Amino acid sequence: MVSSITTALAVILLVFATYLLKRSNKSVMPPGTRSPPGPVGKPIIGSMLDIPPVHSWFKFKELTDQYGPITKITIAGQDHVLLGTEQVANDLLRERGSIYSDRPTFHAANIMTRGLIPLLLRYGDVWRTQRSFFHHVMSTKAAAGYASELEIEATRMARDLIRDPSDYENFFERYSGGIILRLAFGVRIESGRDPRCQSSLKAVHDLERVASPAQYLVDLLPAMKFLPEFLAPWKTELKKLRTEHETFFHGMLDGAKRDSSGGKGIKSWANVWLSNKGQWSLDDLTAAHMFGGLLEAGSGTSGSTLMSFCLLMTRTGQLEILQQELDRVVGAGRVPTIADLPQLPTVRAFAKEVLRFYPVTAGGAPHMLTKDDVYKGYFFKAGTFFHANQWAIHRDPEQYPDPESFNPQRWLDPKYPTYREPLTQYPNLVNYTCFGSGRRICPGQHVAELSVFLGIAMIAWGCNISKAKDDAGQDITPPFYDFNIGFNVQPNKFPFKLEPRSKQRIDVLERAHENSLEADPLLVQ
Ligand code: HEM
Repeated sequence: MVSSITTALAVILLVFATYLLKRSNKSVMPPGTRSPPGPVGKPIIGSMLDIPPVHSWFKFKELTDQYGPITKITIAGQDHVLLGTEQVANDLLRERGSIYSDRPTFHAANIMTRGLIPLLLRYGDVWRTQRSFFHHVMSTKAAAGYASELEIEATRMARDLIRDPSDYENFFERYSGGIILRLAFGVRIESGRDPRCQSSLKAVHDLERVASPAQYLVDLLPAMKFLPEFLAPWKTELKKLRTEHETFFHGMLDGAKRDSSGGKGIKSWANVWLSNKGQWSLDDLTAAHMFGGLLEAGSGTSGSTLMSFCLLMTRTGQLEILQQELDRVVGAGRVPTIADLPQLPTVRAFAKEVLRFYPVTAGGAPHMLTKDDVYKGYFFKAGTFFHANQWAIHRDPEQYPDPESFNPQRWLDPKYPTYREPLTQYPNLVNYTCFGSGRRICPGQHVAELSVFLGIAMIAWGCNISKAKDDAGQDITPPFYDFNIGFNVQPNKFPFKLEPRSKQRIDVLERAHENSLEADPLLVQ
C-alpha cells in the first residue's frame, strides 16, 4: 500500500517536473500571431489521456477534421502540431527544412540505440554523414543499378507464393528483408525465417515498441532518466536489448569485412563503406547502427505494402484491371521486369493507391522545430513536435476526392487533381508523402519504389486473388483495418484465396526462377 502511494506521488511529482521543464521555454509569442487551434487539455497533463497509444493516427485525423490542417495539442507541457494536408507539410517540413528537421529525443529508445540509429538521429553532422552515405548507395541512379537483384528476389517471391499461398507473410518478409540483406551485406537468405531476417525484424519491432509514446514512462517524464539503474530496472532491460542488437549489427559487418578481405568480392553497401571508410568518417559503432537502421527501416516496409495490396485486391476485386495491362505489355510468355515499368502506369497507380489507402508509416515520423517560427499567423515555439499525419494527408478530400474509395484511376485519369503526365514517368513514388517530407524523407524511397512496383507486377502477372469462403460457402471479407501495433504497420494475417492464373504461367515462373538461380552472383561459386 505504502509503496503504491509512494509510486503515485513520485509519478505526480515527475509529471509536474516535466511540465515545468517544458514550460520553462523562454519563447515569447510575437504580437499579431496566435496559437493554432486545438483541444483544450486538462491542467498539467494536457491531452495525454485523449491520445490512444495504438494507431493514434485515427485520433489525429479526427482532430484535423475538427480543427483544420494545422492543429495543436499539448501533452504534459509539450506542444505537438498535427499537419493534415500535403501543402502544409511541404511548406513547413520541406520549404523550411533547415529548422524543421530535428527529431524529438526518444529517451528510452536512445538508451537502446545510443541515439545512433538513422531514424532517431538528431539533426547534425553524424546525421548528415549518414545521409551522404545513403545518397551514395540509394540515389535514383544507384537504385536503377539494382534491377537484377530485385528481379531475382521478386521471381522467387512470386514462385514460392504460388506454391504455398498460406505462407504469404513469410515470402513477403523474405522479399523486403532479402533485398536489404542482399544489397547491404551481399547475403542471400532462403527463408523469411532465416535468423538474419528475423533479427532485423526483431530489432525493428523492439525499436517500435520502445519508441512508442506510452511504452516507457521516461518518455512522458524525462526526469526519470536520472534514476539510478537499481531503481529503474527498465534501463537494464533496454541495455540488454542494446547488446543483442549491437552483436547482430557488428556480426553482419564483420561478415562483410571477411568477404572484402579475400572472399567472393560481392559488391555490397557494407563493402562500399569498408573500402572507403575515410570518406565517411564514421566510427565502427556508429556505422554498425547505421547499417542496423537500414535493416530495420527496409525489412518490413515493402513486404507490408504487398500485404496491403493483397488485402485491397481481396476486398475490392480490382486485380483484373491490372492483369489486362500486364497481359498487353508483358504477355504470358515471360515475367515482368524493371525495364517494363515505364509501360506499366496501371501497376504504378495501384502501388501508389495502396500506399495512399494504407500508408505503412501511417502517423508519420515526428520532426522537431529548432527555432521559433510563424506560419499563416500561427506561432510555433522551438522544440515543438510536428506530425505529418499520413492517415489525414492521404484522406484530404481536396487532393483525393472520395478518399475512402480505393481508386487507382485518380493517378491515371486527367479529371483527378493527382493526375500527371507523361504516363511513362507518372505516377511514381518519388517524394510521395508516404515516405515523409523534407530533409528527413526516406532515403530508401528509390529502392522501395522499384521493389514495390515489381512485387505488385509479379503477383498480378502470376496470380488471381479472391475472397476465401467460410464453411457455409459464403465469401469472407477481411476487415477494413486489422493492422499490427507499431510505427510501421502491416495487416494482421487475413483469409484470402490466391491461385496461379494458368499452368503456362507456373512453368514460365519456374523457368525464370531457375535462370535466376544461375544468374545469382551470391550462388555462383
Ligand atoms: C514502402 C517502403 C518504405 C516506406 C513507406 C518508408 C517510409 C519512411 C518514412 C515515413 C520515414 C520518415 C520520414 C520523415 O521523417 O519525414 C522513413 C525514414 C527512413 N527510411 Fe524509409 N520507408 C520505406 C522503405 C525504406 C527502405 C527500403 C529503406 C532502406 C533501404 C529505408 C530507410 C529509411 C531510413 C534510413 C530512414 C531515416 C531517415 C532520417 O531520419 O533521416 N526505408 N521511411
